[in-house]
Amino acid sequence: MRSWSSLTKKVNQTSFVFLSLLQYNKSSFLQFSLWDNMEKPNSSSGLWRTQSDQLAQMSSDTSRGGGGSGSGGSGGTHSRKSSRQMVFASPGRSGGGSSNSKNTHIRKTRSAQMKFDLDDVGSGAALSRASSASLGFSFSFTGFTMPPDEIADSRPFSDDDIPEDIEAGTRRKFQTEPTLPIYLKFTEVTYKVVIKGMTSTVEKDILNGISGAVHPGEVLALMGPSGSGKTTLLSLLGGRLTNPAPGGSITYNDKPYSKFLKSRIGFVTQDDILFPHLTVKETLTYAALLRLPKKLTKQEKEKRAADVIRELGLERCQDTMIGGTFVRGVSGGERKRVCIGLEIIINPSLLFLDEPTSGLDSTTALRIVELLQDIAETEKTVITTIHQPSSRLFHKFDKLILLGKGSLLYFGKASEAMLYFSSIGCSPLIAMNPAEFLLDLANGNMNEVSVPSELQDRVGDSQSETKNGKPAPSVVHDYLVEAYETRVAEETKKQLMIPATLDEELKSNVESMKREWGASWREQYWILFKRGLKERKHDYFSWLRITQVLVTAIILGLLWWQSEVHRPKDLDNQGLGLAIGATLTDLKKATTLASVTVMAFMLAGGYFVKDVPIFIAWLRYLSFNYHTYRLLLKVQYETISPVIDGIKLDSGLKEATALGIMVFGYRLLAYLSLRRMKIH
Ligand SMILES: Nc1ncnc2c1ncn2[C@@H]1O[C@H](COP(=O)(O)OP(=O)(O)OP(=O)(O)O)[C@@H](O)[C@H]1O
Repeated sequence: MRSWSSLTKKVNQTSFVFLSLLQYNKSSFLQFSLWDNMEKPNSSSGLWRTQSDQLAQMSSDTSRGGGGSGSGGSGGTHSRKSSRQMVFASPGRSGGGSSNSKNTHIRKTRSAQMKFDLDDVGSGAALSRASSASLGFSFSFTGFTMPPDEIADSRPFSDDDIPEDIEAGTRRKFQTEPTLPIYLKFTEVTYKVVIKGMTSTVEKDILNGISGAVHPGEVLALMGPSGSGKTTLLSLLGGRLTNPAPGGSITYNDKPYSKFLKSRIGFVTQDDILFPHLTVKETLTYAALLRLPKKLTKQEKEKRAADVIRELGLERCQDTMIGGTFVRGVSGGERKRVCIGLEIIINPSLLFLDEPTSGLDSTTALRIVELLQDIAETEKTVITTIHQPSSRLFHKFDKLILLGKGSLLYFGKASEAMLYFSSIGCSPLIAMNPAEFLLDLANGNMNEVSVPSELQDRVGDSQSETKNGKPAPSVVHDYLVEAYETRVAEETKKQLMIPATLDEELKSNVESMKREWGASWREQYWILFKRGLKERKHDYFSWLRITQVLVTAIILGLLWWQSEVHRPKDLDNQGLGLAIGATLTDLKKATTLASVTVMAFMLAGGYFVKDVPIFIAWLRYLSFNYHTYRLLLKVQYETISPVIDGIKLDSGLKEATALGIMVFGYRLLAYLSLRRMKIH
């Protein structure tokens, strides 16, 4: 009997972990570390203008007086540009006015940026000039307002009525408070990874000397074939890829990346991470509550979420669930807009997007890019990767970087890319979408493309030639890289080396503004708890799940048979066992074995854990779970068990029943709380 008792005791301990796997899972808690990047409002102001802008201005004055945006041929883009002015203003002031000294709002017309002299295309000089002139949480947000007449004018859009919106020009205006304008410059950026094989170690070049720059108010597109390095470059510019360290230089207002910048960067990843059972409004509201500065009231934060919904034209679907694999939800375009909303809600200075249009039809994709334009117009610097844009969409970008096998094939105005490639002898032989043409080139595909004599000369043997007599892709790639290096790259680099004439305050704010935390630890826990309940209510309260829990509880209860659980010490042990089990469960659905291993590493001093905030959040969670389970077990043994003891049942069954009631009670309580809580 004794050995049976000790056996059941051991099994009990194992069952703690197993039981906890079944009943407690709050992986959302993990996100503490993701939401902790608030920063104080910036108090920057001032003058900001690059020398290269000045050079470009001179060039425009002395050449054909091509008047800013008028030089190019892409009407849509340029007319937008010419009308758009960049205003760098201090927070708390509207972007419209102008005044003197430090808080002066300096308007800089787009024409002050690079000018491109079409006559010089052939020489490459203009290209050089052109190329040369030209990415939690901090925010000086105090609320967003939209004049009533504008609200009336602007109809909400959905993926169904996009063309009408575009034709009617009823695009929303983003009326955000000014953020710190950030000029992003990168020169000679290289990135290598070491690939360790079974027998050898190989170094792989991912990026080879990429240079470029993007101003506030501009949208820079990163294009290139799959595997050309777009995401890598985007991650490097966004400060997300630091190991191994990249080569070259990446500066933000002429300052290197600092931790303070994290709060100024919005990063929309390729894979949407959204809670399927939350509505659009709930998703954005929780984000606002978690990420906006503490100084804002709950109402102000909710208003901000409502403003973002309106700005993104999501009113019609605001009460629709996001949806997922098994749940029908919002459309792809709306989903993408929600992702963008999650980032712009904090009013970032730099917005990075990884393929925001992938999987969308061309009209929806166009609407997304227009949205990016609108966002950029509020002095944000927008950088996006793009796969296969339509020609309409292509012309919406201000600047373009074309990558091929990690090398730079073009950097400059998107509208002038075709001119550049025709200047090096590569033109489409049939009417073609420029983006398609550029991607063909970057892939080394010369079908339907004129072959320059210099390239033709390199063709001779079967290695350098395709079956139809066109140059082989590798030969084309080398030619394009060389052409860019010899005709444009040097000048571009020289221009980029000229330090930008930025207001000192703008520079210093990039690396010194203190972070402001969005919500206190307790607030975060409460918000996440409510969000977790809301997201999981469908899961928690399904009859299948409740039956499953009750049956499992009865089976597990049998394992408690004759275990000495009434002693305080054993109660502590059970509480701790359940707590560790629940905490381990949250390791992103890792298997128990993997979880135990990771936990062991964590307990071994956090040495192997890179992200310390996650580690700390886990310890807090463990502590919370311990106290919760201890309380629940106490309730079970002190309140439920004595009642059941009066019933004539086998003791194992009693334990099981007690457990079942406890679990059911827990769920009922959660359900009632949900009904009572007004979660918006
Ligand atoms: N850590 C890494 N280790 C090994 N190879 C890597 C690593 N990171 C990137 N690469 C390789 O570098 C190349 C560029 O990757 P990247 O994801 O930047 O390309 P991409 O242009 O964004 O592609 P896609 O359009 O398909 O998303 C790919 O060949 C990829 O396999």
